[in-house]
Order: sequence, then structure tokens, then C-alpha cells
Amino acid sequence: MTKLRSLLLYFYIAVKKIKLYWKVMEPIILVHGGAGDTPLSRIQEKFDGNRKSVEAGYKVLQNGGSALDAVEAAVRVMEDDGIFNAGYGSVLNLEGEVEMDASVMIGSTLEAGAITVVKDIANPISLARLVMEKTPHLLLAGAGANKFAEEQGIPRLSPGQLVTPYARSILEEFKKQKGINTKKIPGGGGTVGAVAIDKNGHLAAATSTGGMNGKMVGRSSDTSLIGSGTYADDNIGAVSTTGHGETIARYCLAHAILKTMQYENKSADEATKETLKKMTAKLHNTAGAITISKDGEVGIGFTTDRMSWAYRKGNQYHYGIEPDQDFTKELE
Ligand SMILES: NC(=O)C[C@H](N)C(=O)O
Repeated sequence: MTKLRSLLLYFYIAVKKIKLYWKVMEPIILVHGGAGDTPLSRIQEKFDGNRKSVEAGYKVLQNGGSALDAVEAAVRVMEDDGIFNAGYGSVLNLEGEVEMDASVMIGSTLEAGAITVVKDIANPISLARLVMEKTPHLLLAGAGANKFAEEQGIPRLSPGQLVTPYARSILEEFKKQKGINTKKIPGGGGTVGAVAIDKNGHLAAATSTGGMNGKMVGRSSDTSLIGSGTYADDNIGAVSTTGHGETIARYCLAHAILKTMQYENKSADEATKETLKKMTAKLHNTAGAITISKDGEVGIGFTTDRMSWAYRKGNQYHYGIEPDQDFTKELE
């Protein structure tokens, strides 16, 4: 009997050690569809878009795919949707054009890629990934980034193909209101982002945006800046942010959230909410963020009126858009 007991104990310790060595994680994909004053009429469409995005990302993770592949797949779905301010549906600059920013980062090696002020491509997030994987650089801008896209075989769309009637209408509204109101996010946000942890415990983050409605031509946003819009580190967590870009960039928001987790021993949710509150108190402007910690904790926060978000962990699907909202669904 004692022999059997010590054998069982031995087996238990061995399994624990193996698990520690090959960190087997429950995969999670968490997405956002932008922080801002989303009109009530667009809430359901945002929920639908976030659900499709989570489905795409989770499928990758379920099949044993990497966090990087999952966040790219999730963001691509939202870039194609039309309801979000990214890819098709991006807000317009003062001259009525779409100029997009995106960034991606992997937590295992801290490799990252970004693009800014890019025109006429469907999926900026995939171009950011190519910058990471195929160039010695971190960030490509404007005409150079578009040239690289062509070299990589990414089709160039015709001018105006990414412009939706909604984007055109809010630019008109913005122009009527005369000029850039730096304290508000004109156009109600809608940037998209995703963070994921895969079964090997690796993290990745991705963010994509059309920027700000009525922005100056050539304006580049926080979404293209590693540390502001996007950050991932397997030793801490992964973050994607959204909101007033100039404020997020000055606060290095994504990195600030992770440092709060690392040095102040806060959970992903505490760090996300508290860092956002501190940023808003100091810089008097608003934002939102989503976070996954290295242990698979989820963090969601925003100081804007709304931010649509959704995640899947196992068979649990969670989503919301208002403060403190958390709808839960049990999936098959
Ligand atoms: N809604 C957003 O997230 C906008 C983006 N952060 C920007 O400033 O361009």
C-alpha cells in the first residue's frame, strides 16, 4: 500500500514537472472594436463584428495555432467588416482619404512590426506582420510602406475603395463643426485590436486603425507605435489600446499597463483599469485597453463612454460595450 502511495506521489510530481516545463495553457483570444462614444445604432453591429473576429482567432488557437496567427486572423476580420475604423470602414483625413496604421508584436522574442500612413490595402495588420518577418526594420511609413506591400504581392486597391458612406458622412459632420477638437475623439473610435495566449503560453498583440476622423494628412497614430498601441511580453502579458492617440502615445499606454502588472503586482484587470484612470487624470483625455496576462487573466478597461470587446476562453464567450457590462454565453 505504501509502495503504491509513493508511486502515485512520484507520478503526480512528474506530471507537475512536465506541465511546468511545457506550459500547457488554456488558449484565449480577446478583441476590442474601439473606445469612444459609439452611437447606440451601431452597438449590435459591433457585437456581431467582435463575435466573428473572436471566432476566427479562436479557431486558429483551437487547431493548435500560434497567438500571432490568432491575433492576425481576428484583426483581419474586423478590418474587412466595414463597421470598424480599420481597413474598410476607416475614418477619413481632411482630404477625404483613408490613411491607416497597424502594429503587431510577439511576446516570446519581443519581435514587432508596424506600418503607418498606408493607403489602399485591405489588411494593414498583415503588412505590419510582414515588416516584422521580412525586413530588418520595425516601422515603415507612407509611400515606402505601400511600395513594400506591392513587392510582397499585396494587391493595391483603387482610391476610395476603403471609404464607406458612414465615414464620408462623419467627415462632413466634422467639417461642419469646424476643425479638430483635440479633447474628443471625433468619429466615435472604432480602432480594432486583439490579444491572445496560445496553448504553449506564448502571447501576441495586434492593433489596426484608420486613425482620427478629420485628421491632418500624414498624421500618424499611437496604433503604429510599439509600447503605445501594442505590446507583448511572454514574461508579463499582451496589450492592445484604443482611444485618443496623442494621449496614448504620450503615456506609452500599452507598456505602462504591463509595467504596472510587473512592478506593482497588479492583476491584468486591475492594471488595465488603474493605468487608464491615471492616464486620463493626468492628461485629461480618454482611451481603452485589453490585456491578457502570462497566466491567462483577462483585463478590460476604458475611460471613454463605451468600448466594444469580446473574448473566448474554453466554452465561455464574454462580451460587452458599456462600463461594467459582461454578457456571458456558454458555447458548444
Ligand atoms: N479610435 C482610436 O483608437 C483612434 C486611434 N488611437 C488614433 O488616435 O488614431
